[in-house]
Amino acid sequence: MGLETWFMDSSEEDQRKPHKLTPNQPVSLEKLRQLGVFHWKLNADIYETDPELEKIRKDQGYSYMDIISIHKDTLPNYEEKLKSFFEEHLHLDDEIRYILDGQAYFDVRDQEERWIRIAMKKGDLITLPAGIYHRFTLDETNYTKAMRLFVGEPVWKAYNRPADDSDIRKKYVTSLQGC
Ligand SMILES: CSCCC(=O)/C(O)=C/O
Ligand SMILES: [Fe+2]
Repeated sequence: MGLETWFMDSSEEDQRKPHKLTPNQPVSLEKLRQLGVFHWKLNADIYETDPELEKIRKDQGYSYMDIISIHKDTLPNYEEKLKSFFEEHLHLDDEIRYILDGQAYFDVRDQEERWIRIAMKKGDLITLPAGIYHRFTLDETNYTKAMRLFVGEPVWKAYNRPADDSDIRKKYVTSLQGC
C-alpha cells in the first residue's frame, strides 16, 4: 500500500491517534510534492546493502547517516524529546527520515495552514524541505526506528513557531508561490 496522508481534525485528543476528519480527506502525493515533500518506498530489510538507498544518498549528497530508536526504553530523555518533536517547528536544512522499523506520523502545514498527517511505515523515506513548519509523533504503537540522513555535518536545531521572519521561512514561502 502507498503512503497514506490526510487532513487532520482539530481535536485535542491524544496526538498518537490518527486524527482523521469524518469523512476522511486524503491528501495526494502531488499535493505533498507542491509543498516540497518527497517520498520513496524502499526495502528496509536490506537497508545496510540496498543499492537503491545508496543511489539516493549519492544523488542527493546525503553523506551523513545515523539511526535513532524511538521507544521509552531506548531513547534517553524520551518524554522530553517526544514533546519537543511535537512542537511545531522548522529547520534550516531539509529533514530526511527513513523508517526502518515500526511506524510514526509526520505532520506538515500546507499553504492554508491546514495540518496534513503523513503515516510513515517501514520502508518509507521522506524529505521535508528547509523552512516548512512540521512536527513528529509516535502513533499508538509507541515505537519506531528511523535512519536520519543529512547533507554534510548534521544540524539538529529546531526553530519553534513563530519563525516567520527567518530567511529560510521567507525562502520557503516564496517557493510556494504559484502552486
Ligand atoms: C524520526 S526522527 C525524530 C524526529 C525529528 O528529528 C524531527 O526533527 C522531527 O521534526
Ligand atoms: Fe523536525
